[in-house]
Amino acid sequence: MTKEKIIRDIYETLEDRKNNPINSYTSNIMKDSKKLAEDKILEKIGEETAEVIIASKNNENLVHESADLIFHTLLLLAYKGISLDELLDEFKRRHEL
Ligand SMILES: N=c1c2ncn([C@@H]3O[C@H](COP(=O)(O)OP(=O)(O)OP(=O)(O)O)[C@@H](O)[C@H]3O)c2ncn1[C@@H]1O[C@H](COP(=O)(O)O)[C@@H](O)[C@H]1O
Repeated sequence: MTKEKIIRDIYETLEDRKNNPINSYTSNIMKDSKKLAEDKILEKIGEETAEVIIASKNNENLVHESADLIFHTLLLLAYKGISLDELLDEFKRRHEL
């Protein structure tokens, strides 16, 4: 797995965990009732955001905490049925301005 492909591969795994649930962290969150699943993911994003702020201020674990935040943001997008291309297109559009 090349580094360039890793986000797409993780995203495909998240979409698969949603569509073909197994007993795993991401499947179990997304299997909850619609409202609860979204709330749980949003709660994680809130926690991870706070952890990124603390990590940055303390100059400690910033990469680890950033990965957690980005991962849970990707989980939210996958859960909401948004394709990775939609996100990448948004970044591309801004970069080309
Ligand atoms: N990248 C991740 C990933 N990052 C974090 N987590 C999980 O998110 C959960 C909550 O994270 P926390 O930060 O709260 O964990 P914590 O250890 O309490 O807190 P920290 O102090 O470590 O920040 C933990 O159970 C982590 O294992 C992840 N779980 C899954 N993935 C990816 O998602 C794919 C599907 O995962 P599964 O559903 O487990 O198959 C995997 O193949 C991975 O690529």
